Amino acid sequence: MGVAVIKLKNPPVNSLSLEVLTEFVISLEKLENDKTFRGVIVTSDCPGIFSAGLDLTEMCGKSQAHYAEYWRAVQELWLRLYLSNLVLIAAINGVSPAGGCLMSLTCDYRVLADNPKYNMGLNETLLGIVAPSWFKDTLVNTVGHRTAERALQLGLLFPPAEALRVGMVDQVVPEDQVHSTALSVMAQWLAVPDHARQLTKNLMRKPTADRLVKQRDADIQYFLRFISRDSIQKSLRVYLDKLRQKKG
Ligand SMILES: CCCCC/C=C\CCCC/C=C/C(=O)SCCNC(=O)CCNC(=O)[C@H](O)C(C)(C)COP(=O)(O)OP(=O)(O)OC[C@H]1O[C@@H](n2cnc3c(N)ncnc32)[C@H](O)[C@@H]1OP(=O)(O)O
Repeated sequence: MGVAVIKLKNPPVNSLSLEVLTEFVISLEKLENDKTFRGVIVTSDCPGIFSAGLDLTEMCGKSQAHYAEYWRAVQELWLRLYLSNLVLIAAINGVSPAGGCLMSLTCDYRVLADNPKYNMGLNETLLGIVAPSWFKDTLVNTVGHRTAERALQLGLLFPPAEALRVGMVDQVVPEDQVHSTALSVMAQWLAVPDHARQLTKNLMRKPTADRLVKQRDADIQYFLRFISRDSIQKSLRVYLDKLRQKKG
């Protein structure tokens, strides 16, 4: 039925490095241009981890030019996924904080494995950083304003039952059924004529995407100013050190 699977593979935690973002956009573009494909299942090849989100090492101790290139790549992937003409289904087979969660929120449907460790949410505030307005918009469009407001301020990571309750995911299923469920949901979405579904998706999503498109460069400048602050760099270093020391 013309369904591709994109399996994220950047061990150990599928962080969204510049390289991963770039390759993801290229793969998606190829699938968009190949008319034999109508749908994509986005999943992970790293056991227990869907994606650890944006790669913190790309946002810490690097040059301004690097930050700008990185942020443009983050914007690009979000825009491509959010406005994709393909049916995108996230088969979430692991934990998905921050950018990992955002990536799944750009999909048309989310199936999450029922494992209490597989938390998801936009936890940026817990790192001492702030989810940009388009991250916030994506969450609001999924779970509504009040739930998003509380989740964003508190940096909440929702376990599966809670994620389902607030509407962050559409289905929670046993871990060994995530892929088969994604496939049967895909069949249902592909039964709808493409042109009607695509126009409807565009109608729903374009106003949100346009807000970023209209101010992409300003958004990059804002990111540069924010990420270059000493206090933010310090927060990120402390957070990364904590992650590294966990093992020791
Ligand atoms: C109003 C205007 C605002 C403007 C704002 C502008 C900008 C700021 C916005 C930026 C938005 C940010 C979005 C993000 O996505 S930030 C990333 C958030 N991610 C996380 O908080 C997850 C952190 N990771 C974990 O919690 C865990 O690693 C785990 C995913 C649960 C997996 O746990 P485990 O299997 O135990 O693995 P380890 O913790 O031992 O990690 C293995 C190695 O991987 C490194 N790691 C982990 N996460 C990341 C990451 N996101 N980026 C880079 N590296 C990561 C970890 O340090 C370990 O490294 P090591 O082997 O060298 O020790």
